[in-house]
Amino acid sequence: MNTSGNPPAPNGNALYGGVTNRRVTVRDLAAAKERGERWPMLTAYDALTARVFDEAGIPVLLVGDSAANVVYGYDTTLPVTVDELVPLTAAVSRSTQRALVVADLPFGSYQASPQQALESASRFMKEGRAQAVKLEGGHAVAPQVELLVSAGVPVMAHLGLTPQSVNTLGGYRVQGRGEAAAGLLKDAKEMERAGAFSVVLECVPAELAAQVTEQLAIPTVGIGAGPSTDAQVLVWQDMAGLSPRVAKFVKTYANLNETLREAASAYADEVVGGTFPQERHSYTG
Ligand SMILES: Nc1nc(=O)c2c([nH]1)NC[C@@H]1CN(c3ccc(C(=O)N[C@@H](CCC(=O)O)C(=O)O)cc3)CN21
Ligand SMILES: CC(C)C(=O)C(=O)O
Ligand SMILES: [Mg+2]
Repeated sequence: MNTSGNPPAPNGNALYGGVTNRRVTVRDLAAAKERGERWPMLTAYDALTARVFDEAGIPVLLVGDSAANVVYGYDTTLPVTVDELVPLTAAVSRSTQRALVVADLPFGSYQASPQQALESASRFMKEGRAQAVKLEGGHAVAPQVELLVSAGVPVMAHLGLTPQSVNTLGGYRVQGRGEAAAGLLKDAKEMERAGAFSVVLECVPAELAAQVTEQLAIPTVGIGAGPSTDAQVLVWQDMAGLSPRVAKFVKTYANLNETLREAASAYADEVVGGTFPQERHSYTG
C-alpha cells in the first residue's frame, strides 16, 4: 500500500519502496541487494532523455565517459575531459528528481593520486550535482576509493573490461577468463574493502560475475556479465537502437535510428516540396 500520498513508483520498482519524492540513495541500493531485488541503470547525457528515464523509473543514471563516443564522436573514451563531462552531469541532475546520478571520472582525472581523484570528484559534485562517482580499476585505485569515501563521496568501482585501459588490454575483449578470474575476484573484494558502494563488471564470463555477486555484500552491476549480477547497465543509445554498431551484450529495445531518420527525411521532403510550414505553424501580422 502506498500511503505516502505520492504517485506510485513507476514499473512497480520496489527499490523505491513507495517513496517517490526523493532521490534514490546508495543505502537504497544496498537494501535492494539484501532483499534480492535487481535494478536497472542507464547512461544519460542530456536533460530530455534523463527526464524520460527518470519518469520511467530507472533508479540510477550514469553520466558515462562513453559520452566521448556517443556525444563527442571520439573513437575511444580516452580524450574526454572533466570540463566536457561536468556540464552534461549538471544537465542530467537538473532534469531529474528521483534517480541517483553517478558521474564517470574520465581518463587522467584520478589515476595520479587520491588528491587528484578528490579534486575531480569535487567538480562533479559541486558543479555537476552528482551524488556519486565511478572510476575504473582495482587494487591500483584503492587509495583513491578510500580517500573519496572518507570525504563523503560514494564510489562505484568498475572492473573487467575497463575501456580507459584499452591500450594495455589490447582491445575491447572479454576479461577474467581462466587464470585471470581469481585476480578479478580479489580486486572486487578489495574495492568493497576500500568502501565502494557498488562495482560494475564489464565483459566478464557470466560464471565469474555470478561468483563475484555472491561473494560481495555490495551490489554488482553487469554489462556483458550475464544474468546473475544485482543490476544491469547499458549505454542508452545502444539499447534504443541509435548506435551504428553494438557489442554482443546489447539488446535493442527500440529502433531510434530508423524513427529519427524517417522523421528527418519526411521533414526534408516537406520543406523542399513546400508543404511545411502551413498556416497553423505561422504567425499573422
Ligand atoms: N556506445 C557505447 N556502448 C558501450 O557499451 C561502451 C561505449 N560506447 N564506450 C565505452 C565502452 C566500450 N565498450 C565496448 C566496446 C566494444 C566491445 C566489443 O566489441 N566487444 C566484443 C567482444 C569481443 C570478445 O569476444 O572478446 C563483442 O563482439 O561484443 C565491448 C565493449 C563498452 N562501452
Ligand atoms: C558502460 C558504462 C558502465 C560506462 O562506464 C560508460 O557508459 O562510460
Ligand atoms: Mg565509463
